[in-house]
Amino acid sequence: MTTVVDLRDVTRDNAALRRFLHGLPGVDQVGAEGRAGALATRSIKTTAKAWAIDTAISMVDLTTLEGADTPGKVRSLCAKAMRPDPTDASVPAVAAVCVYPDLVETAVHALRGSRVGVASVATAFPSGRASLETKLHDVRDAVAAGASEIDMVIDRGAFLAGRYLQVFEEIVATKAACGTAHLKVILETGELATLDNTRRASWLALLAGGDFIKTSTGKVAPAATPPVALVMLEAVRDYREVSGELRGVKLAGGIRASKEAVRYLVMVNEVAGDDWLDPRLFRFGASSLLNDLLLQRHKLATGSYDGPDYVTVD
Ligand SMILES: O=C[C@H](O)COP(=O)(O)O
Repeated sequence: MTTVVDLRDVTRDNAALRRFLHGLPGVDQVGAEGRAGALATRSIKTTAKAWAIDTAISMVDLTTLEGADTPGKVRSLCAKAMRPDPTDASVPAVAAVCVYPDLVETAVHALRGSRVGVASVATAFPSGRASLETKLHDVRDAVAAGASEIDMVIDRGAFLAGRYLQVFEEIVATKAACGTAHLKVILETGELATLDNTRRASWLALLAGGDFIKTSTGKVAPAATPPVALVMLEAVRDYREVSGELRGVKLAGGIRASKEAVRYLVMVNEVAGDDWLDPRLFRFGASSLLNDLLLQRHKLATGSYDGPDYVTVD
């Protein structure tokens, strides 16, 4: 996509925004699935695999988003985030821990002195069904407790009804409420029905100032899928082309195996480019992926799997 557009102009009202979003090139569903499938068959050398596993570890937002979460569970998650393998100091720390707003303070305290960020879901996660005031209050609470990253959800009802300006303005307001915290905008692609909508929602979130676009809450299936990842990576690549700005992508929900993570890194490199092979621009939101990355890392180093208690079970 090479068209140069005045990005301020396209957000002046709902009609202009609609014209812009519906004027984006349509996604060829079969083509996207084919390209994603072809990228998944790439093989990589053992040395590249070792690098990819460590890079993937450094990109994990280690997540717990359960009603039953406790401060104790979050503290042990934070210990694991800083030192994923207590027996091996060469394993990198993860990028961030991701929790509900009421557990941000616990995480901030547990991670003090480390470089691991604290991400908080907010804006009436996961449904986003609340007034804007309630959503912004949620964000301000999390930021006041010390969150360095906010993972908001878009109003999918408004988006699907074509009220794009409303979604845009909510993201703008949320970004303002974040202050210096980074904003990840969850599109919940499993509810957007088509890849065309994923492309439109990606652009909408980027135009509104989201630092990252994120696939899913992890509460809706399907969550992150290769075709969705492809479309979102194309969006940040193309957005850079027209704006000169680098924005990130976070794939979240259902990513559990190292093999999947490594395939996604190949896709990141091929589609967006190697600037995105960096935790500042690419993340995996996952509750159990880290365990498999540790298992595969150990296998690669020793040639064998350890016993079942090699990785901790959360
Ligand atoms: O944002 C992260 C997701 O909620 C985690 O989903 P997961 O439990 O399927 O890994």
